[in-house]
Formats: sequence, C-alpha cells, structure tokens
Amino acid sequence: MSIHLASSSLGLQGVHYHYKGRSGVGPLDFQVNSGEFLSIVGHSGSGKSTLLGLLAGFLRPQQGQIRVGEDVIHGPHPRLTLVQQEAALFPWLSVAGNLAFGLRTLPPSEQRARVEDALRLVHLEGYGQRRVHELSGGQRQRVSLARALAVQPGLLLLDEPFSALDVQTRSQLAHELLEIWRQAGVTIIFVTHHLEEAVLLGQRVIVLREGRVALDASTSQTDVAQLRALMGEQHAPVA
Ligand SMILES: Nc1ncnc2c1ncn2[C@@H]1O[C@H](COP(=O)(O)OP(=O)(O)OP(=O)(O)O)[C@@H](O)[C@H]1O
Repeated sequence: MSIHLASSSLGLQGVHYHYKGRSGVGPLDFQVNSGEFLSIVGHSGSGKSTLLGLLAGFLRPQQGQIRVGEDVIHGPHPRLTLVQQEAALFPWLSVAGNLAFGLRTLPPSEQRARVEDALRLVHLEGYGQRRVHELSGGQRQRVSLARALAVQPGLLLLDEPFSALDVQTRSQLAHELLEIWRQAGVTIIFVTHHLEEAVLLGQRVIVLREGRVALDASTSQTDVAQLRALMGEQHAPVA
C-alpha cells in the first residue's frame, strides 16, 4: 500500500467569522481527535459553509485560531483536504490524470502507485484510463474521494458529498466511506443536512444553530428525533 494516512487532530479556539450585518459563526470552540469521525449538521443558514470555509482555509477567523495538529492554519493546509458536493474533476483528464494532478511533485512511480491504491480504496480498480464524462455520478464522487485520499490527507473535510446522488448510490457510498475510514484511520469531518446519515456514520455529532454549537454529543447517546427536536420547530424537518 502506497497511501499512508496519518490522521490529524483539529482544534478551534474562540473562532469568530462574521459577515457584514453580523451573521456568520462564533464563538466556536471544539476539538476533533485524531482518527475521529465527526458529523456536523444544521439547517440552512446555521453556519456550515462558513465553518467549512474556515477549516479549508478559504476564510480567515476574525478572532480565535484553528489548529491542525500543532499548526495554526493561515490558509489551505496540506494535511486537510476538502471533498465537495459536486465532484469538481477536470473533464479533459482521465481518471488517473485527475488523481495524479495533485501528486505532480512526486516521482512518476510513486504517483502511479498512489493512484492505483486510491482507486482500489474506492473500488474503481481498472478505471484509470476512463474519461470523467464516461462515469456515473456515484463513480465521479468516488474519483473525487480517491483524489483526496491520494494526497494522503490527515483530515478529510466532506461537504455534503453524497447529496447529488440517488438514494441507493448514496447509501452504498456512505457504507464505503465508513469502510475506508475504518481501514485508513483518517480523521473525517462530514457536513450534511441528512440527520440519519450523520448519526449512522459519525461517532460524534455537532449541531450548528445560528453559528454556534447547539449540541456536541456521541452518536451512541443521541438519536435523529433528538437532533430534529433540537434543531427547532420553526424549521421544516430534514429528510
Ligand atoms: N457572503 C455572505 N455575506 C453575508 N452573509 C452571509 C454570507 N454567506 C453566508 N452568510 C450568512 O451567514 C450565516 C451562515 O451561512 P452559511 O452559508 O454558513 O450557512 P449554511 O449552514 O452553510 O447554509 P446552507 O445549508 O443553506 O448552505 C447565514 O445567516 C447567512 O445568511
């Protein structure tokens, strides 16, 4: 195996980010342990995208700090990789070309080994020479995940990675993700609207409400009904 995932911890201390008009997030204080699988849920406008922007280094906290392991982050951090809702792949490259893109500084033999390993992890062995447009939505999302894994992140940030997929593919990918996490031991932060998925996959769940942590609990001690109740009557239930 050429991919070695050494998981990273993450810590937020007194993090604030406010847009003009004072909406945004903060204060946010929580830790994610190395190797943990954390789900983050919240209604529209609760601050999920803002939090992801901060973690991915696209936004800078106006107060407080975010650490990946011992490093305070000041921008995109090499140990932290984001996988988004729609697979953002390069259509003019093959599957292998997409995976190798982030590995350009490595020797070709190392690139090939990592590409093969990553495709194996997402059950797409033999798909390296395919073009992106020849793939189904679920396969494209697998390629996206493989591309993230190939760079050997310590922490995977997953932003609604399955929401564009049909129910069956979504459930299959969710189970495969769990399998990858068990095998690879990478730290995962999984942001979703889908409460059942959050509880099924995560060891722990954070509910964001109005830019703050409304609940931070082990998924063995909470359930979907509790989360739904906590998220408030004023909002429509999330399917
Ligand atoms: N560019 C912006 N300018 C001003 N306010 C913003 C901006 N982006 C987000 N907000 C506000 O910040 C708050 C958090 O928004 P955010 O997009 O982080 O929520 P979200 O949980 O990701 O929502 P969704 O699930 O709809 O994507 C909301 O009140 C939103 O209106």
